[in-house]
Amino acid sequence: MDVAVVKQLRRIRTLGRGASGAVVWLASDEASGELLAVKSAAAGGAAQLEREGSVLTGLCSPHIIPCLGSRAAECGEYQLFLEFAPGGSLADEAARSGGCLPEPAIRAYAGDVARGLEYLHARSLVHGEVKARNVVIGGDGRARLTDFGCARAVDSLLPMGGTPAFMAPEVARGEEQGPASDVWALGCTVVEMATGRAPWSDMNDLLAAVHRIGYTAAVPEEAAQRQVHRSAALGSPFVASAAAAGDYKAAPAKQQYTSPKSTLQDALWDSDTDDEDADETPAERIGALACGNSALPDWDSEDGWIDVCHQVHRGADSPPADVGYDLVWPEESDAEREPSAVAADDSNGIPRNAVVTDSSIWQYSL
Ligand SMILES: Nc1ncnc2c1ncn2[C@@H]1O[C@H](COP(=O)(O)OP(=O)(O)OP(=O)(O)O)[C@@H](O)[C@H]1O
Repeated sequence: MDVAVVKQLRRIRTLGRGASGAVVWLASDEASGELLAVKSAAAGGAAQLEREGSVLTGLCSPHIIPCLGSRAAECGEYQLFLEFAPGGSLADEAARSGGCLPEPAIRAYAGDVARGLEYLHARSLVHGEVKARNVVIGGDGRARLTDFGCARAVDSLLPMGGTPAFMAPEVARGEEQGPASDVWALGCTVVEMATGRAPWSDMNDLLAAVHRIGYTAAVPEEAAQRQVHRSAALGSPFVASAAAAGDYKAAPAKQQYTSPKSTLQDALWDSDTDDEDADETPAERIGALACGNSALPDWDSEDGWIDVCHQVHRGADSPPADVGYDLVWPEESDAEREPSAVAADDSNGIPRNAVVTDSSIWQYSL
């Protein structure tokens, strides 16, 4: 019987890390050299990541990061396998450009995000956390939406969430989170690209900022100047010109690791976890809106440099099954992670035609 190892992935290093505990790794396929991003959550965040994967799996747009598969590991950990975006996030790109991006680049990236949102909204989905850190630049130089941890159906009864500084007024007030809220956040992202800072970063009290968003007519100054109109992103003068002009084409990013950097201000979020002593204050309710995964990653961590063994053994017979996209994660040298196979159509774990050994996965040809 033919036996074939489908893919052996080698973990290279950390690309990003969220407050929820999710970590995004760069990994390479040993055989082809193909690079992948692996978003991984421990047991506590596994359900949220699985939900994120189920949203992403149904999407297909050049402006949304493709999900290539997923797997649930024995220890309760969950992993999403994503197309690697070698340009990193828009926040990384702004940092590389000295803190902010030139206007042609902002127009082009905003146009890409607007098209991604248009695609989502046409499917009655809301991203829920548009910001520079959640938009990555693909190998073709175009921007793609990522991080669907706060994504929701338009009519969802799930709690609203997102990153406070990017919240639209109706989200800050806890009223609704719809397509217009994403467009507001796109405007905030334009501010971020233009200034290198999140909107409202002049305010050092998070809850005061969210109260200002929700209960005053204030708008981020740059967004107003750039006329990013929340009710019609692609129709707005600023973004429409990006869509039509073609005045900027980002250089295709090389298929290589790009060191992530932060230009955002951690201090803005310091009060996010502060306890409020009053039971039913607006501030408390506003504070509860923040998604658990909305804080900034720890870019300074030394984690992620892990050598991976790729010892393999031949397996025994196993019944065949229909399996789509399969990946194999070999056992790591630190023995922290169990090896297993990944199938896009079997998010619960090992494909039925796979054989697990102590150190690898073998899979029968179908
Ligand atoms: N496909 C990818 N290719 C390259 N880098 C990526 C990819 N996906 C994510 N990253 C990097 O990892 C970072 C974190 O990813 P993501 O936002 O999905 O994680 P998260 O845990 O939900 O973080 P948070 O919610 O705090 O933004 C991104 O800002 C980006 O720098």
